[in-house]
Amino acid sequence: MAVVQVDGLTMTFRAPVREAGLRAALRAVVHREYRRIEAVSELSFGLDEGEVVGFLGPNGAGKTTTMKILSGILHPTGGRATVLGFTPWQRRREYLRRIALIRGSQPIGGPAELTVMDSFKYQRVLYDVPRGDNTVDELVDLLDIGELLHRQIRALSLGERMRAGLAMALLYQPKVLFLDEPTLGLDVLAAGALRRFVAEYAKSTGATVLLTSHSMADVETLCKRVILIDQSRIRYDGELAALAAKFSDLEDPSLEVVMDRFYRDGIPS
Ligand SMILES: Nc1ncnc2c1ncn2[C@@H]1O[C@H](COP(=O)(O)OP(=O)(O)OP(=O)(O)O)[C@@H](O)[C@H]1O
Repeated sequence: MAVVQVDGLTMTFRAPVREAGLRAALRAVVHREYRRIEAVSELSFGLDEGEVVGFLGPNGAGKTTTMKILSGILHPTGGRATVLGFTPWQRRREYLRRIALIRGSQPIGGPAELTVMDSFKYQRVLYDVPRGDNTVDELVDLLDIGELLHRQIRALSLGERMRAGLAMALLYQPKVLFLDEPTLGLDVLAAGALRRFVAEYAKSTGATVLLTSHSMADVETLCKRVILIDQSRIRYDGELAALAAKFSDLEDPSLEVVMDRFYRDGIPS
């Protein structure tokens, strides 16, 4: 059975609409109008154990919404999903202990006043990580964050925050990782190190990874398979190499150009 199984997943938001101006503001007090936003429409796909799959699409395509549903933050308005046999939005404790959502835009949750070390301790308690477990030491080593342990999270740079956030999320060794723009804002060295780390984590633990990224270097390095969504729907699900091959007659066959062409015109017939 697939580790992640998604069938007809749909998420429609209801967003208030209001025209500009005082009159419209007053009218909105008594009569509020709403607009439906179909963020995710009828998505279906499966991910097997150990797969690292790129979940790609232009801004607003529905990637983060899908990630939030699969990690239990949002309740979808339609369809079904199981991850490791659990329904994510039931938010069972056993489920949340086996998955992690890591967002490049917000790598560490919780109070920013804590030191990295205190956040680790808090995380250990929250996720019942046994005392003798030496995963923390390994992660501190691998992500080179020894120097950061006694610093407050609020005082860390973006790259430092990402490394610490990753260590925190992996402390309880999740079996499924949802990585939402993990290299956002990182310099080339830091982004490269992060990619190597993710590849190694997936290989050594057999974890399944769903990754969104606008960085083609992330996708090329990590993902054999990609799922492309546009305007809330899946447009392609298959091997990255097979997609690139369909655009082989382009003058510049780099992945950036292939994606740009794909989003504009679809797959050439
Ligand atoms: N809470 C919300 N209320 C209303 N609309 C929302 C909400 N969250 C997301 N949306 C809308 O749903 C659509 C999909 O958003 P989502 O954040 O999933 O896109 P994305 O593919 O992650 O984009 P990006 O690459 O810019 O991060 C967008 O049109 C967005 O404006």
